[in-house]
Amino acid sequence: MLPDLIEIVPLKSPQDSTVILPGSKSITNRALILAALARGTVVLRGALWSEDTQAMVECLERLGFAVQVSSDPAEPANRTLTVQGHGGTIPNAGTPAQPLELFVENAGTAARFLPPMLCLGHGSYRLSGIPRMHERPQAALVGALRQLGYRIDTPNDRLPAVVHGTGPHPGAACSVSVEESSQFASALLLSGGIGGWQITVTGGNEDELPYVDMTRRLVEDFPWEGGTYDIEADASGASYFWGADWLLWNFFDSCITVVPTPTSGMQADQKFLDLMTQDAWKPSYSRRTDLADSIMTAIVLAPFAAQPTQFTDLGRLRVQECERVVALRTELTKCGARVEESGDTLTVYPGTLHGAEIETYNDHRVAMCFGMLGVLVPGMRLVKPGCVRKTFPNFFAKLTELGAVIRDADGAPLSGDDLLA
Ligand SMILES: O=C(O)C1=C[C@@H](OP(=O)(O)O)[C@@H](O)[C@H](O)C1
Ligand SMILES: C=C(OP(=O)(O)O)C(=O)O
Repeated sequence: MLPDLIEIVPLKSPQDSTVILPGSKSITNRALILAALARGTVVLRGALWSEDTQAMVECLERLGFAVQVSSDPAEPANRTLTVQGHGGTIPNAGTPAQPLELFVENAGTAARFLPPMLCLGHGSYRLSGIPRMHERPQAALVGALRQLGYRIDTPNDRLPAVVHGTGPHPGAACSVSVEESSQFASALLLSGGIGGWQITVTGGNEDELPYVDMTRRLVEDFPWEGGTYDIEADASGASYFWGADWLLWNFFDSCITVVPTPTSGMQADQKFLDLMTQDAWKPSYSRRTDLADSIMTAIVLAPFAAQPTQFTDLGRLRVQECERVVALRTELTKCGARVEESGDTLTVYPGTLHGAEIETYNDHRVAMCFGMLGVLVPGMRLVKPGCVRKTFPNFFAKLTELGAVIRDADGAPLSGDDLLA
């Protein structure tokens, strides 16, 4: 287990290395919902095994779906998951007086993808998560499910919420806004085929909805009658190693190879790799149209760019694992960067960084962004780095494979299980 404070000691000399990526969180949690709804047994290969996906598996098990978990020899943070689909029915349910309890931790995908699926059941289900998940938006999803004719009890349109399932409502229609999160639309689309729902997505142009396109593609390609589905490696997780390669290459001429390379085009963060090729850095990136979660990786790399960089449309980042815009500005500034916040835009200026004690705000991506900088910037210390368990439990073990050393508060180097979240 990772201790509550670690320091990353940068690489001393150039070293070529290969990093194996775990599976995509977004694809794994979509595939788990679809597998449960499928009409046969579905084997998910290369599925991510992290807090977010374990939360989803535990919810499915409580709902009565059998999920067999076996190790994946290719990657310790992956599993092969064999799910017994029930053809659109939900085996277990509670009553209005005693709903079946489901706990989603801080997994946005579980908190959003499960409610429409629970509407397909017959009975009552209470969804809750950690306190931050109870602050994160759910209103547009709750509103859409009510339009479809389902009863959802929540005093403030957030979690905890009780969903009362009454089975498919063929022909029912709803419109859902993706303003606060695109996961609302994905959630409805995953269960909408079985529910018989007509779904209209509002609040985003076609080129602004890569995660909704991902959902549509999975629904289309999924083995609904049973079979095998391979989960692609995580492009958002890859960004930290593509970024480390860019940082180190500028100084050392060393090379990090990241495998397997996500190439399906399903993950918007696949595009992050293009930024990392020589002279490709642009003066401006939008969270809506350019990058997804990897925009955070780009923000912390921006002090190393040749010119100031603007990061726009960051509004949604304020309601995710933490208030990410403020977190990134605060922690980057601590490291000596010049960062300006104006509306939902951050402007980051070129400059030299130094190490600092970084708050991670229980946000895996804050921990991974500054962990990545630690391969080059001396003195980078991270408070509570274990939050990487949300999507990348062996992230720091992989960082040591690049040649970085991770030390505890007493300066002792960590190895083996001590590097795992
Ligand atoms: O659909 C998904 O799998 C995701 C959608 C994005 O969230 P928003 O749509 O809330 O921006 C992203 O940040 C999250 O990590 C995963
Ligand atoms: C926003 C994220 O997660 P989620 O919304 O799935 O909890 C993320 O992984 O950066």
